Amino acid sequence: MKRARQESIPDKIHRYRAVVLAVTVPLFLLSLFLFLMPRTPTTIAVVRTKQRPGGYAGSKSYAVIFDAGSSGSRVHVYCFDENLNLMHIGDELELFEQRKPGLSAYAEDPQQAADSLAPLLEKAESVVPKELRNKTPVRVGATAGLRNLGTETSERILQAVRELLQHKSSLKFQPDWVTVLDGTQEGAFQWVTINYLLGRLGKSYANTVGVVDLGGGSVQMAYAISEGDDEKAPKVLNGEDSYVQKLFLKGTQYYLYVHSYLHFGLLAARAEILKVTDEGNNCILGGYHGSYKYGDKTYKASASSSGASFSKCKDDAIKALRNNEPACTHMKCTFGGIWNGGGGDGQKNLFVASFFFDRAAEVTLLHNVFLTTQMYTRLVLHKFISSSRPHQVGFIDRDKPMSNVKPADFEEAAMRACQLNVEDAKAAFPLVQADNLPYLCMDLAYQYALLVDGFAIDAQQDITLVKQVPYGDASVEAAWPLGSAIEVASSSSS
Ligand SMILES: O=c1[nH]cnc2c1ncn2[C@@H]1O[C@H](COP(=O)(O)OP(=O)(O)O)[C@@H](O)[C@H]1O
Ligand SMILES: [Ca+2]
Repeated sequence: MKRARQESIPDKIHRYRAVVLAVTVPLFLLSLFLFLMPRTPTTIAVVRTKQRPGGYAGSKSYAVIFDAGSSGSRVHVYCFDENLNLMHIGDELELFEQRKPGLSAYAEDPQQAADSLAPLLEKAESVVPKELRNKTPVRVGATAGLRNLGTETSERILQAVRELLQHKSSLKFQPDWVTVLDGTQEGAFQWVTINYLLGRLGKSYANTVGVVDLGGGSVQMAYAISEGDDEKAPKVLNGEDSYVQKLFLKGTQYYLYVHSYLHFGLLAARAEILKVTDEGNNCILGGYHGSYKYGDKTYKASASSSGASFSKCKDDAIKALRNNEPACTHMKCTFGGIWNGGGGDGQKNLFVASFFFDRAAEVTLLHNVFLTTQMYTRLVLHKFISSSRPHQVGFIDRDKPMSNVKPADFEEAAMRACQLNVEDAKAAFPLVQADNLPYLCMDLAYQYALLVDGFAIDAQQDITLVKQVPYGDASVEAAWPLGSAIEVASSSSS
């Protein structure tokens, strides 16, 4: 039997070049025209809005929320339609700006603290239409940084911020809108943000997702539980945050388990780990001898002569978590004597944010962009290159705002980072900031220990690392301020 000669693709293209040209040239011209056409953002339908009969008349409301975090200050501006769907601000669905350091870095100078927010305020105001500015509320929520400073110092800073908003802003403002958020509010807002963006609000608690938010100073866990489980919640003493919040959202009553662990954010936990170890720390990368400053304290941070060791560092992290003390007086605890909420369907899918995402992204590199041959060889040697994602080193998809991972990925990354001395780590991880490098083994080992030994999440369970959540035709930051804005917008529209 005679076989027809296989024609190669270039040959085919050559033979049919007239047809190819006839099809592609008009297509190219059409796309060029569409690309150059001016965009009119307000006409882009917000995907989740159901068009009402008679069409959408459209009234917009804006909210400006400052997140005064322990490691930086950020401002978010959102615009809602009357159904509480997000509308465009330019091409995006929010304005987001940030700067470092956070307010708590100016403990001695409240005025300077307030002034650090001025450029963010100016930017935020500029995107709110002039005629809506005096109807647009501005709120400031401070988190772990100010919680740590104590009431007197943090109150002085908040007062300076109130004066800034009173005198230098045209937005709607009340003094009690500038506060230190309690950890429970922060965790609940984060849960609302993620579930709102995923379109889960209004569904049964079992169809919502749980959230973990690892900040610099504190870490929050929040997930919805059943009404029956709410009744099992341990009673808390006066002055303590209760474990379960009742939230009524989109016609549904939720019982939200929330706990915020102060001192267990990533940067605070470094201090906790350094406190439980003596000379020669097991977590500091080889060759580094320095000190670590957190709050107003300085800790010795010096590598042991044999460098870091993942297994010893993990043990130190577990010690810092104080797994067994104070004693667990409830049915089941996470760590530090805190009730674990009982688990259940609302915790099946976990969206894990902030420093979990950041560190994972920093240890992930695209080969072709960053690696010299020498670095590539070194990384192959240390088995950094995974066969499941051959185009990159590390365990997330850097070009996506969300990635499915397992806690074990943090263990694997930690094991590799811990083997390196500071110099090698600098070459291997150009995305890690110089002042974070000595702590890379510690951070990754702590993140693993927190998930697996602290929260008792199976090392092989799928979890979602999240920076932003796709919503409509854009992505929105996975951070608590949206939850706060939703509360503001829904109370002003009712
Ligand atoms: O809008 C955001 N989108 C994504 N990540 C954020 C956002 N705001 C803060 N983060 C993350 O939170 C972490 C910093 O925590 P933060 O300074 O808020 O500490 P705190 O919550 O303990 O006060 C960083 O990993 C930072 O990337
Ligand atoms: Ca935060």
